[in-house]
Amino acid sequence: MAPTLNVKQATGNQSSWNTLLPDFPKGPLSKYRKKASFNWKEMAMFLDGEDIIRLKNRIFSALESDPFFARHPGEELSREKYQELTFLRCKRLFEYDFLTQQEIMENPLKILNLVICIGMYDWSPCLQFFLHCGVFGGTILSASKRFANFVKKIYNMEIFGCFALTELSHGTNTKGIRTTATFDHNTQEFIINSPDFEAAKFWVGNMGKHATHAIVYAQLYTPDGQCQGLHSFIVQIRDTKTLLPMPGVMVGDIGKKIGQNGLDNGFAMFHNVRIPKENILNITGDVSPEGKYSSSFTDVKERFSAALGSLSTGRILITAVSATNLKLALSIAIRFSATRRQFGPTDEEEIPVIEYQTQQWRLLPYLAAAYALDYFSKSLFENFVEFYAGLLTKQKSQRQADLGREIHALSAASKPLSSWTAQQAAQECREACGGHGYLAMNRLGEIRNDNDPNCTYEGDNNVLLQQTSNYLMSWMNCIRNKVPFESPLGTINFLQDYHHIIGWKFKANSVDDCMDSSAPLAAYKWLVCYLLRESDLKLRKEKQSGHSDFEAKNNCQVYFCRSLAIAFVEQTVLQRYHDYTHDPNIPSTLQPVLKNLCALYGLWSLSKHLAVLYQGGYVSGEQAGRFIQNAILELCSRLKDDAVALVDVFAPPDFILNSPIGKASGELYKNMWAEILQGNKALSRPSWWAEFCINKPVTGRLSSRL
Ligand SMILES: CCCCCCCCCCCCCCCC(=O)SCCNC(=O)CCNC(=O)[C@H](O)C(C)(C)COP(=O)(O)OP(=O)(O)OC[C@H]1O[C@@H](n2cnc3c(N)ncnc32)[C@H](O)[C@@H]1OP(=O)(O)O
Ligand SMILES: Cc1cc2nc3c(=O)[nH]c(=O)nc-3n(C[C@H](O)[C@H](O)[C@H](O)COP(=O)(O)OP(=O)(O)OC[C@H]3O[C@@H](n4cnc5c(N)ncnc54)[C@H](O)[C@@H]3O)c2cc1C
Repeated sequence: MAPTLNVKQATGNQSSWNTLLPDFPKGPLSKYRKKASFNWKEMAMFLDGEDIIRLKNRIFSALESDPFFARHPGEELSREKYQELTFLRCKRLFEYDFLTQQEIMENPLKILNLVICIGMYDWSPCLQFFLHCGVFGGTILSASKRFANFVKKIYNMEIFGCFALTELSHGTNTKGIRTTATFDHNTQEFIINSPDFEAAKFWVGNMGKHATHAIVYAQLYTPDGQCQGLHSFIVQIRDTKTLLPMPGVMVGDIGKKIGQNGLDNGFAMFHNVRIPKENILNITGDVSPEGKYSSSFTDVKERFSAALGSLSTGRILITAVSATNLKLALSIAIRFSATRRQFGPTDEEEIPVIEYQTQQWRLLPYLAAAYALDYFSKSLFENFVEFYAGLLTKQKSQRQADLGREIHALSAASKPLSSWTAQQAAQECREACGGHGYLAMNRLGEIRNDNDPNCTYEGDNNVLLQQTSNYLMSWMNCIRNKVPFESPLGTINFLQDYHHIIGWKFKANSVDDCMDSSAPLAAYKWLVCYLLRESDLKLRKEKQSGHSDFEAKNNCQVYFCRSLAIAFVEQTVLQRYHDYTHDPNIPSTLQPVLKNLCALYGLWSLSKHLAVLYQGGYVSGEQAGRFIQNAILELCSRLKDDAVALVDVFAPPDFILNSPIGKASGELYKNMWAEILQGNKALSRPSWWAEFCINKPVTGRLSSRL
């Protein structure tokens, strides 16, 4: 499948690059910048294009000159203050209104870049804003024209929204949601109820303190007592003038989290809350004034899929959000590693820690992953735009349905891949910066903790992977019976060659043979076919041995279906990035480094599956594994001198990155020292000084006298 993002030519010339992308200050990083094999400005212009760079500059400079977004080094905000500040910042985002509808229509990638830019500053205001405009607003927008009035109120902040699916006792298992919406045809209203506190809506972003309206998922009951399944409803939870709860609603904040504490996550219980009939989001079904249920989906399963369709948007966005965290963490760790010196070949000369093979091997594969996942998330977003356009125009074609299934399968695995990669990278980057990585001011802890829920929300990673493996396994009948098949995005088309691919063997005879991404790509195609075969065999065996479908599926996850979903998505990411980096239109000045990144990403990801590659007989002998390992090390060493320039391409301005050890000047110690001394209490005597100086303990006073 050809990449969906077109290879763009770098626009403008050296002087326009300089206007849009000013030089970095001279300093300790200059040495590595000079060593780079390519011009970082050309790369940035090539990857993003002039229009997106202008947008990024506009957003970054607006935030930097706005007092509401000022950084206050050394200041420790209480959670309440942080929530207040987050809300004030969110309001400013309304005032900036960075993108017009027209701009978004012309280039939908701009909305993704807006999310990324604001998130790079701080995820709390970013998520608050987009949960309201994107998740709440987007779901309502795609439901039906009858919500036009609501939509207006959303975008001028007359109301503030949240998305309430999860309950205290059910999250991933959406079929287990227990909130009810019972239609009362006498009053033409739905009555919303939480059967008990375990069915309270829980974890809902924006609900804790300020949301006035919620999209509430509930089991719909018609007057005949029939449960029609999961549907969503707009429910007012607070008064828009007082922010006090509406009658029958108990709403509150769930408390401090591990990260994202500017965001108020909340709970809500409903006691006979009446909402107008029109407030059902009639995406999958509706109720007539007499209380008769109707749906354009005759199949209950299809109706359920459609009811949860909007979750794919979040999963795609989270793929990009996580790739952004990867970039932030790497910008800090690589700049640090190029300036931090420890040990050296002689006592006189200490070398930057990036010169160590271990440091390169720990960081550079993540750098390659950042480039590959960034590309993938944007291309998947573009696929989604096509799907969303179909949704808005109420397309009912087979292609639209197939596209929805494929995007669901891809996003259900790309979210896990990207969020886990970022999570592991954030920790590795933290350790790669030694003790300084642990200092909160350097931001790696915040990045790690704010990234963490990406592994859980919008569906737990491990459970979501099952959706992808289910999708892949669903093609097994066609494969067995050699019936031709294809998908709208073509991501499973290679499986038509399954019977041929399953016989492939690793062909490399030297390290050189592994240096292009085509080598890991071929291995991945075999791996997916092999894991598909093994998972299918295992499932059939489990069923033959008398296990129920539920048990059989459950017993096939570890080493089988779970690995299959991961291998498939890694293969897909690699395939797209391979096609992109090998496009003949890539400028010759940039292609070598991009190809190295692609090969490194492919080999490094593949190396985690080496045991299975041996187990299944794709590779054999000691040499094959060594070739792969040596190729990884060779690529790390080739990329080492490009690493600083590669993070310069995506690192946001210092103000946004907000990490003294990650600043573009590379003046590691000066920057840290300055910030430490700005801490408002760094040099002051503690308020409790007398506890030491005056109130001395009487040693042994509390020891047992028995
Ligand atoms: C533009 C600006 C935007 C702004 C963007 C903001 C920024 C981005 C940051 C976000 C910030 C997040 C803030 C947290 C917001 C929450 O966290 S909201 C709560 C999210 N909750 C979840 O995601 C719940 C996770 N669980 C589920 O989605 C589903 O129940 C499961 C696990 C996928 C399926 O469970 P199940 O009961 O086993 O159902 P299952 O039999 O597998 O499914 C039935 C059928 O439906 C299909 N299906 C299920 N889901 C789907 C779907 N989504 N699509 C299509 N088909 C589906 C299945 O594939 C299956 O089809 P077949 O295989 O039978 O053909
Ligand atoms: C910061 C944050 C913000 C959130 N915001 C929102 C929001 O705005 N709106 C909203 O509705 N929700 C929100 N959520 C809730 C979120 O969507 C859920 O937490 C998520 O879907 C996971 O569900 P759960 O917590 O019930 O986990 P559980 O399903 O209870 O999972 C617990 C463990 O069991 C495992 N497990 C569960 N089922 C299976 C299975 N079938 N096979 C194997 N293992 C299984 C999981 O892998 C996991 O490790 C938020 C959560 C967080 C952390």
